[in-house]
Amino acid sequence: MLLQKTNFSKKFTSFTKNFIRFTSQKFTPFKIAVCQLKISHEKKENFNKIKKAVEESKKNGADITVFGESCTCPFSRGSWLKNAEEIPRGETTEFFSNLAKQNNISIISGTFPEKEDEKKVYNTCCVFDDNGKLIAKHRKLHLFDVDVKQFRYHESDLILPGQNLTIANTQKFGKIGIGICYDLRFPQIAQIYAQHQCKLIVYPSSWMRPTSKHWDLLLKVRAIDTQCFIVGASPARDEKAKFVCHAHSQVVDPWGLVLLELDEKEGIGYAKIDYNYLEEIRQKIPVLNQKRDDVYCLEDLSKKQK
Ligand SMILES: NC(=O)CCC(=O)C(=O)O
Repeated sequence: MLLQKTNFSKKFTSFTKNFIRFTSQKFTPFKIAVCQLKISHEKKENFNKIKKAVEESKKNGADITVFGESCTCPFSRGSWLKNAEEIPRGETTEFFSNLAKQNNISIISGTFPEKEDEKKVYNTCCVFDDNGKLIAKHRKLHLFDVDVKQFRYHESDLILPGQNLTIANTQKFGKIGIGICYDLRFPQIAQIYAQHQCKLIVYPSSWMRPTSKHWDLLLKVRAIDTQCFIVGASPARDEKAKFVCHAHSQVVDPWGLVLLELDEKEGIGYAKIDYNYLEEIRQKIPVLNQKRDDVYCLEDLSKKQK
């Protein structure tokens, strides 16, 4: 019994120490570049644009760059099947990895089609550190199957849903939570990322125009209810494309204020991410510590009230 107690107390102490070390870890403020590019049908052309954008971001002092959903080929069935490739064996993984290493910059790749078989793919985002190492891979979890104002889209005809939440554990930026576009509508993911000490959540996206107001609101709401920095990175709008996106990439701070918003055109925007500011907000309004997980359930209500 005594032995058990000692073990428990040792375990508890080391857990507490780790927890304190982890939560009090200091990060230097850093610069994020959000690259909003017009997508061509030619993968090579997209690679060239992405390369130039990474080089420009680096020149302008960015520490990490982010791209939008479907950034290496247009969002269409034919194009996605044609361009699907394995990760990490495919040329796109190699391309981003080399780019990160050569420019000594971290990259959140946006998304591209990951091959499962001849008929099905995943909608996948990869995170590379500044040595070019692939440190995380997120497959879109919630598929965009909707019918809004003559706009019918059925992503699950082609795409398989991912099965895991993804946190990229980085040296310079701490833990980064990843979601893809429609995943933004599901607050559970962002809540779990915040509970696991993420301070930054990135959503490579290609949001549709009829729900553009939701895009603006959801980015702010996710920032406020997780007290994280939220990045929504989109391709530029192409009126001739099959899927015409809203664009308007944004970075929102943990208070819900927009630090950066692009318009519909191509461009690169920069935002400073300062976790000291985030900690101030988390101290002022400590919702993450005040959660009542013990009551967020109706099952036991009748028993409790007896
Ligand atoms: N690519 C997407 O998942 C689009 C999501 C979207 O536009 C929405 O309204 O939700």
